[in-house]
Amino acid sequence: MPGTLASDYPAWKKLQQTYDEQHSKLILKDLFAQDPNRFSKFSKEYTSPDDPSTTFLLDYSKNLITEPILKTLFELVREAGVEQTRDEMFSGKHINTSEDRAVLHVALRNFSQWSIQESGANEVPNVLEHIRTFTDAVRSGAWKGYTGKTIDTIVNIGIGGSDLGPVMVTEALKPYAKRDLTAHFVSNIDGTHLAETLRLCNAETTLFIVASKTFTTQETITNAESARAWFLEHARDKVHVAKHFVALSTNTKAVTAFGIAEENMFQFWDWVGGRYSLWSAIGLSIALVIGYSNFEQLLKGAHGMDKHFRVTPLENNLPVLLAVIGIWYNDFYGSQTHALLPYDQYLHKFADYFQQGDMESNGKFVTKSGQRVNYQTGPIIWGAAGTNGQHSFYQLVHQGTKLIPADFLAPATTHNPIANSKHHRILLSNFFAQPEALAFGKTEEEVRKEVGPNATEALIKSKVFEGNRPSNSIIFPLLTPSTLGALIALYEHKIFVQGSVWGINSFDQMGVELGKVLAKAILAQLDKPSDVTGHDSSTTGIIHYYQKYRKE
Ligand SMILES: O=P(O)(O)OC[C@H]1O[C@](O)(CO)[C@@H](O)[C@@H]1O
Repeated sequence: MPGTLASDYPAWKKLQQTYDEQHSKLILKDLFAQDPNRFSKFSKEYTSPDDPSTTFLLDYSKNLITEPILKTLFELVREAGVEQTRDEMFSGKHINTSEDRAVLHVALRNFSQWSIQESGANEVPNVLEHIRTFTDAVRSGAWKGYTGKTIDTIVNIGIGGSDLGPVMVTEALKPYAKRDLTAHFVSNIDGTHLAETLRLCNAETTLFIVASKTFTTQETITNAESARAWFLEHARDKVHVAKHFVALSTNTKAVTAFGIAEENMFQFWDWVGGRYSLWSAIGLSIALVIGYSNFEQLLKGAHGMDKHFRVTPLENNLPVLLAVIGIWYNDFYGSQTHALLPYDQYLHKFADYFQQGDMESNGKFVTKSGQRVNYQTGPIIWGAAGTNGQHSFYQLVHQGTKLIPADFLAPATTHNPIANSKHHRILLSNFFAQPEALAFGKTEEEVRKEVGPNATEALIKSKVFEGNRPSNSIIFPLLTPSTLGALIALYEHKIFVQGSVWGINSFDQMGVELGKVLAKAILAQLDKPSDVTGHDSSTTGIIHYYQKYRKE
């Protein structure tokens, strides 16, 4: 309940006691041996209520949980009033209290016409229609550049949520892409990012998409201004900007001041959080790359998960399951991180995307009512596509001193069945093997048998895998737009449930402000050493070093 620390809930105390008494006895090998039905008890198949082909299996049996532990975790969710907060989110209540905003990414994919009382929520279909007509015009070649040529390159200029979602999804859905339309994404203020991208562009056939909710973000506006200057070096006349620059924003005034015509602005609303915005106008680059109907499928897949999340009892509710299992490790086992490990090259940006999605949402130490928490909140999210990770950081995951819960994700079928799907079978054999190895390890006895009588004790010890390292496995038939939509929404709602239990506001991002303010002050001091005032000796020292060596 608002105003309560999660650690005050009776279920939290019960979980702490359970952990203290039982954790040394929670051994996956034993749990599986004791219960032949463990897999069927602790796995669930999701099928979209709208589309039977959007389906996946979540196997959570390789977790350090029992039925009573799960029951207590669900009690915690109930005591925290998560179902009520969820309903408030869907109804448009201003649950982002610090900014007094609704949280309505679900309204961007509301194909059920749920009634949502918030200004702008009924304008979503108009913006989708705008996206559809524009993407059709560009993709068909009807939209022409300033010399009458069709557009063959798009450059999305945005950062954070105005970049990561479009990047992740366009990578993930490459099999659906229009291959003769190249998409680039420029985010970093480092001029190298823009300069290297512009080297690949022809001004006559490039469309710049300036994606910024606020249209005040320093990186995006600076990159957009430099892109416009580059474009004008070629096009010469400002009138041509209209054919080559569009904006995705909530800030009409700033967009028109930049020189982008209002009809080339794709609107969204303050109730769309940056890290939840790929479903909005921010998804324009996605729609351009994969086509509007595939973009709509992505939204529909997410809406199916919204329906599931909204009505399914906690015990069968997949985002809730992922959330409570995460809380068990984060708050009772003391795990600091959570790994996302997709065995699908197309999902190679999935962990990067949810790094912002999760860490900007739940990286907070103060509750909504202003109390300092006395427990851990959001985990550090990280990961890489399999099998690359296996040859880099999995050593630590298997034999390091830290407990690293992980989600493994994979498609049963590949879009690229080269060599008669030999690659995919090898990939999937790794996807199946890694969670097994993590869970069950290899005993000293097994190692001894393997290495023979002459092996040293040190060698034997180094080959032991303790096991008992938990993971979830998610497997789906094929990575389609709709399945991807469902998976993204699954994690969005997981983040929501965890934030609600911890009592924090998952929808503001005050933590990114201080650095921005300091950088602005420092920018004004960079010219002369005598201007560098008001800092500690370390900051002053490194700025002085820069001033000694800079060439420009
Ligand atoms: O879309 P904008 O307003 O440029 O903001 C970009 C990003 O900056 C942040 O506000 C802070 O990093 C993110 O939440 C957001 O996704």
